[in-house]
Amino acid sequence: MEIQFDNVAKCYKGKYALKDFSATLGEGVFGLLGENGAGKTTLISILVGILRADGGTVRADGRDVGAQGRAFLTDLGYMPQYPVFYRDFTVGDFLLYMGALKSLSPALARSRAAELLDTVNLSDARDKKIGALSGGMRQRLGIAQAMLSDPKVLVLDEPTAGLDPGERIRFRNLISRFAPGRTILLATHIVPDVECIATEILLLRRGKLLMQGAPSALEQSIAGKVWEVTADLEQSRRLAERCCIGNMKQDGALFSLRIVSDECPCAGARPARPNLEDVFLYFCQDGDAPCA
Ligand SMILES: Nc1ncnc2c1ncn2[C@@H]1O[C@H](COP(=O)(O)OP(=O)(O)OP(=O)(O)O)[C@@H](O)[C@H]1O
Repeated sequence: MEIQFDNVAKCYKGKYALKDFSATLGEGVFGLLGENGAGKTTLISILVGILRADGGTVRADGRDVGAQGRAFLTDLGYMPQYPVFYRDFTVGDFLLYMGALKSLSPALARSRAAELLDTVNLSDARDKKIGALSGGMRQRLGIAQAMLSDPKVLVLDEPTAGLDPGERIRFRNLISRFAPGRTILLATHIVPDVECIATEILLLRRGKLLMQGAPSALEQSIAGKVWEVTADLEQSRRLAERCCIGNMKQDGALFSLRIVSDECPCAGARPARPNLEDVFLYFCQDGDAPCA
């Protein structure tokens, strides 16, 4: 399915949360990156029909998603940033309930629920009440309910927040396996979670789309602007005052610094290969201010 946003805008109290947002998402995994308040949840809420845009259109395979109504929602799986659950439901009953809301037959809902609980590593918790789950377990249940109807379009808002490293890896593998033939939009602040699985990244800043492209293309766009420096404490402090520091690691009396800068930051700085976190820092820092 092809999702097409054309000049989508949303205002809150006269201030744009989203402005002239245009992008096309085909099949694949699309990582939506942006700092806090960039407009990610606003964009997602418009796509899934929770919010009405103040301008522009959102189309799925050429047809307005609002006008399609139920036909589009049937193809959609969605996990909100802060999922709210009925605490007294058991995990298994909750998925059957969601299956009924999505018009799955009871038999299909049961088999999909069992399969997905296994996939998200929650089979042992099937009879537990949701109120007794940990935050990470609830997050995984949110992912499972979004995938229940085998949707063609899967929209996940901060799906890996609260997951431990093992579960995050499991999640990435799950998304990669699920992706063929589907459109997956995944909003996150956790850059490594999309870096290795995203077909394309959409970089959003202050409600505007700054860039869209393959992770490697975005990284290439800042080639020559990432540096590694080994410095003592005093020099590190001086660099941190005037440069954007991506990472600082102490090694005995010295520090290894990763710096994102148009110019060579100091004598002895070594060029480094950019990664997506560098791209985020380069484009999402304020003006010339250091982002350390
Ligand atoms: N209901 C609302 N009323 C007023 N302003 C709002 C409302 N919802 C969002 N905003 C504002 O719109 C902008 C975009 O918010 P949004 O939640 O879409 O950002 P986000 O990228 O999802 O942020 P985060 O990463 O922190 O979740 C922010 O400035 C936010 O304060």
